[in-house]
Amino acid sequence: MIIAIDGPAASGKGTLARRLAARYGLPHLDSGLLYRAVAHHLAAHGGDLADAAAAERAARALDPGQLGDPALRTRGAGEGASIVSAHPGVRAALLDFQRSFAATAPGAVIDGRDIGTVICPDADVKIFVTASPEERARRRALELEARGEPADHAAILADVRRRDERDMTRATAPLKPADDAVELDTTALDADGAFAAAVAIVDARTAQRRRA
Ligand SMILES: Nc1ncnc2c1ncn2[C@@H]1O[C@H](COP(=O)(O)OP(=O)(O)O)[C@@H](O)[C@H]1O
Ligand SMILES: Nc1ccn([C@@H]2O[C@H](COP(=O)(O)OP(=O)(O)O)[C@@H](O)[C@H]2O)c(=O)n1
Repeated sequence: MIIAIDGPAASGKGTLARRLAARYGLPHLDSGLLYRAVAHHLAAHGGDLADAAAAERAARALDPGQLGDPALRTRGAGEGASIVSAHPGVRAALLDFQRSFAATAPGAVIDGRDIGTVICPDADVKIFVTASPEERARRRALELEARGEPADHAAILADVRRRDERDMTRATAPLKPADDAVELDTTALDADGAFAAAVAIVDARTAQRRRA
């Protein structure tokens, strides 16, 4: 089974994807880490995030073994990721890795921006997770504070809005729900409530497929 979870920054995609993966016994891929790793590599080597050719080279040389680096979770890496992810060459370079991950038995849960639209258009279940920008900024600020990173709420809200705008308006693989995605607004749900709603969506789709 392939479950695609897409949505804007700090909507809770990763948390949901991790919990769904555990529930259904599937491996999980946080695709945002791939773009964060490209941005981090470029920045660490004095590269320019706007340089499409350099970003594509970094994407082609990416070592998936390094996705656990905590430096990839910072605010700066997220901002950098949203810049390099707009380069079509970077997206093309990361496509095969994501598709192979999904194609390996027994399937996968992958979260990102274009999983249901581009990476796995035939996913068994597609969930588009949203929450208001204010709630997402509140969640991200708490997360950064818990890791000891300074968290100015107004600056984080501005980040979230800027990233949404960039991700939704880029020409290649923009952030948008797939036609057959179920939208899940988690503004008023805590993590347990969001998980319960997501499990209900997966189970309903699975039952529907069994009947078909
Ligand atoms: N429904 C929720 N309610 C409150 N906080 C949540 C919820 N879902 C996730 N979080 C918290 O919000 C932060 C961002 O969640 P995360 O899953 O990393 O989002 P994303 O992958 O969309 O960026 C994390 O600290 C997470 O624990
Ligand atoms: N499938 C994906 C995943 C992330 N991204 C880009 O990578 C950035 C960081 O993604 P992320 O999922 O790690 O970010 P958060 O939602 O966790 O803040 C996003 O703002 C997107 O620009 C993408 O373009 N496509």
